[in-house]
Amino acid sequence: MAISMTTSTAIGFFFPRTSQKNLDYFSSDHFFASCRVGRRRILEIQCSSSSNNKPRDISKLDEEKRRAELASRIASGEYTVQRNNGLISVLRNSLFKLGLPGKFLARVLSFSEEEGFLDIPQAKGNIGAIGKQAFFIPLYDLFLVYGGIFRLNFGPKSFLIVSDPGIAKHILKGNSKAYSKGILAEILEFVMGTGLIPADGEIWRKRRRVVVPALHQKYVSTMIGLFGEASYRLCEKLNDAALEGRSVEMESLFSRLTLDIIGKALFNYDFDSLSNDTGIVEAVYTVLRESELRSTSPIPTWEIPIWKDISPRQRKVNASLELVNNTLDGLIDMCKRIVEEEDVNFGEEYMNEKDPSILHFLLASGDDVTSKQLRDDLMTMLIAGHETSAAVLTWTFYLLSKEPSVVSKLQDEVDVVLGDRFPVIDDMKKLKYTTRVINESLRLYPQPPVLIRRSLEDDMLGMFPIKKGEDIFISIWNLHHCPNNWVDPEIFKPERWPLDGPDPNESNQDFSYLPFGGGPRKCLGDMFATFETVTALAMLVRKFNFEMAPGAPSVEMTTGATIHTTQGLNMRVSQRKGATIHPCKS
Ligand code: HEM
Repeated sequence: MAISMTTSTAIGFFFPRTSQKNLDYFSSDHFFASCRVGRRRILEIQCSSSSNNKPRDISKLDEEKRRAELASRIASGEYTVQRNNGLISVLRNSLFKLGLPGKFLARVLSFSEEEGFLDIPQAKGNIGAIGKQAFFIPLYDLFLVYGGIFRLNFGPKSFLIVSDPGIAKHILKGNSKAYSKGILAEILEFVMGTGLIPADGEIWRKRRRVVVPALHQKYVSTMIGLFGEASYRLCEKLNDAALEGRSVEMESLFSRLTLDIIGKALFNYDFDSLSNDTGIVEAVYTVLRESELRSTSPIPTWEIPIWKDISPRQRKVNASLELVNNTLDGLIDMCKRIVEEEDVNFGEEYMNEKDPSILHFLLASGDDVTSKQLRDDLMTMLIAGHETSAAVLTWTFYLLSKEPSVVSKLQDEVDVVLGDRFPVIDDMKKLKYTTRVINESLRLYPQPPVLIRRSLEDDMLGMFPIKKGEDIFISIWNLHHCPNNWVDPEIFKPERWPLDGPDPNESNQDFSYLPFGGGPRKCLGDMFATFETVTALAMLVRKFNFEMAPGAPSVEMTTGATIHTTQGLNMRVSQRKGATIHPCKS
């Protein structure tokens, strides 16, 4: 499923409801020396809106040119104003080095704000005007100029953009209690309620404690069988296309593959979306698209009293949400009845062989929770664990289409480790190169590209005091593409991660690499998702060769919650000679 939207709408949603503050610029040690535009300045970018009138499919060359022009105009100081704040900077830096707590420092130093001395670099303007591209791309250009933390103002709205590993670590881990999900929780409330992603405070703490044990080792091992079966069904579909010489749109197939997997894994429900398009499957996609649309829409039309009841789109959304909710309620009730009749002997790695789902685990554990909260958690995981994995597979296959040498190495490994059988848990340790391909794909295309937070109290971010109520974007995209953090950051090079080294994660990469977030709110499906994508990748490249379909539109990015393609990933598939996979052979 490709969800297409313009950058200006994408930006629009991400920047609602905050007050504007004008702050001074102070160049930080985290910034690139080569990109510095100077100390003690107020920066204002006034991006021309004329590019809004350009046609949507501007050539890549034009895009590059415009970005380069903008960067050099900013760097030349065209939009900057000199300002002196030397003494305050020296004072702040000295206090910071003494290791005083962030909240205290923020209070002590906040007096400078009234005098205009607070000096987070400031970018001002409509980044949508920079080009018709996914919103996180212009944020990268601005990062190269303004550094690891800067403020972006949109009229009355203001956001802090964080691309510095140390600051990201502070927000996500060191002082995570001082940050909430902010606007994300407000927007996702209609579909996720108080599920794990939007929830904060005590509700989140309680639910996280209950849900995490459900994804224990034995459960994830069992899931590998499920990943294999679903991937095999996709292979059968691709077989037909290969025989008929038809090209296939892989993004939508990956979306269906991961929907089928997550439905079974969460509540033992077979969406069968690889062969079925209507009813509940259509309802799930309507709800998913709506949550992405709300995440990127400038005007919350869904909140307008009469409109929300008469608009055909909203009526469809409401009906779909009702169908999905009723289906989940039905599954919860049914599972409750089964568990009541079961002779449950609940232990740490409890699993019902017939129904190893997370729902069954939670009910058998005696999880004392309302059906509504359980539904919110399941819905959250349905969304969190579906489009993310699908997007990882989509961009992995896109990257592979440009690197035949990586594909050869991948196929060599899969032929040796798996041959013609399905993967099992022990293979996950052996499929090292396959795992590195996924690690590297997640570096180049992080899903989601940006994490959202709001400060719940005054704090210090690096050298800068911030106030309670700041909306913050941690740009994983910037962290993963930053030339300070990576050699040849734009090159797809699975070899950058040694095969005999540990799997890369936020801890061993010191928050320069955040594919699953970090700190207490780190993704709880990281192992599940890694094994899922490794299994699918291994089985697909074992059986087929993939190439871009002749005449396929060029693959461009657009963004919802994850990075989508603008026009799908159209590929031609051919069977590898002699490379079979036998069903049920593991
Ligand atoms: C490759 C696939 C996946 C990626 C890239 C991914 C990425 C992430 C990231 C970056 C976060 C942190 C969000 C934040 O800090 O704001 C997160 C949170 C979360 N993910 Fe995943 N995820 C994936 C798959 C899954 C799966 C399969 C599940 C469920 C089985 C899942 C469930 C969750 C949940 C419940 C949270 C919220 C955790 C909390 O706030 O306590 N994810 N994910």
